[in-house]
Amino acid sequence: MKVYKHIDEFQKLETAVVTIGTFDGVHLGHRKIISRLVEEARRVNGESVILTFFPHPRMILHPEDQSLKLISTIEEKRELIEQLGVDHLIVTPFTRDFSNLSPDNYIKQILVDKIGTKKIIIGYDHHFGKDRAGDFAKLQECAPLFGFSVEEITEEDIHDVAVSSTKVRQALTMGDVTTAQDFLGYPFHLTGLVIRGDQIGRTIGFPTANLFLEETYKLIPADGIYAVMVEEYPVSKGLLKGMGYIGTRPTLNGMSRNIEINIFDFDKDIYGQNIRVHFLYFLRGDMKFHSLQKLTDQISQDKLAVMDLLR
Ligand SMILES: Cc1cc2nc3c(=O)[nH]c(=O)nc-3n(C[C@H](O)[C@H](O)[C@H](O)COP(=O)(O)O)c2cc1C
Ligand SMILES: Nc1ncnc2c1ncn2[C@@H]1O[C@H](COP(=O)(O)OP(=O)(O)O)[C@@H](O)[C@H]1O
Repeated sequence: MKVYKHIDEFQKLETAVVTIGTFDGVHLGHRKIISRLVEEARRVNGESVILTFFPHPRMILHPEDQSLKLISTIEEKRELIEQLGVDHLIVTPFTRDFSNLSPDNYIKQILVDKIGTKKIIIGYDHHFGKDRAGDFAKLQECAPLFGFSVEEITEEDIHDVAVSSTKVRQALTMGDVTTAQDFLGYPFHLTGLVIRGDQIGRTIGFPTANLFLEETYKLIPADGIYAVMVEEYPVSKGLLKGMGYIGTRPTLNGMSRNIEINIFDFDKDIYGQNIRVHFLYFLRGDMKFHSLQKLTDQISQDKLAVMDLLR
């Protein structure tokens, strides 16, 4: 898959089959649209193109506002889309200029002149152009003039899947990673760098790799203990079982929110390595214990429960 960091880098295609959207999480609903895109591109001997936007306008206009959280980082989205067999991914910043294009100019300048769109596949409720004034009807109206066709993903199609990025975010915020997986079609994951913590883990028999996430906009599931699978990233040497902890370590009067992973049957130093953690089950919430011993006893119990879940 070819990736473009700006629409201006794109070389116009002969036969582009295009869809547009944010596709946060690349969930089952998105997958349905993307499979349709890839299938249609094959059928007409063309190339599939996804146009998406990053950074999100809110990130550009209000960098101090950290409330916008996304299911996938831009890199994770790229990987997920690539796995679906898409030919071209355009990730263009949603600048003021871009948002000020009228629907007509958007169609002519972006879809037709820049991309070479011959077919556009779009959700029934998709809006584009200044003030979100462009819609499916507008595309249909312009189609004969510019020689492209439009395919609508209907409301029924979308309701059939009954998935939305909002529902996935809500599930993750409650720690319900199983529901998130049902909607996504794959387990939710975090990708980051293993950094040093307080080195207390090893003293209680449960060393934990502390995960640092570069992207502050990535959604982190609710505090608690999870059954996880871990792999090295970007080159995996296979999945290892483990348990994940997200929380502020109230037992140690911790302040920062930590993401820590104890990997089973493993004793390597992995500081400075990137890992990916897949969240499979939620076990319990974060708790304050009255002693380190009580916490250690509970973690031993957690391990038994996680081993049972991941059997
Ligand atoms: C499975 C698991 C469950 C945990 N549960 C709690 C908890 O309920 N309360 C808490 O304060 N810390 C909990 N922790 C975090 C430990 O306090 C932490 O891993 C330990 O202090 C080591 O920290 P370090 O990596 O900075 O050395 C848990 C850790 C793991 C791996
Ligand atoms: N089974 C394991 N699970 C997680 N990390 C392990 C394991 N065995 C060894 N390690 C290493 O030990 C580190 C965690 O030890 P710990 O005492 O918790 O220190 P820190 O507080 O710096 O995370 C990890 O970052 C990793 O390099």
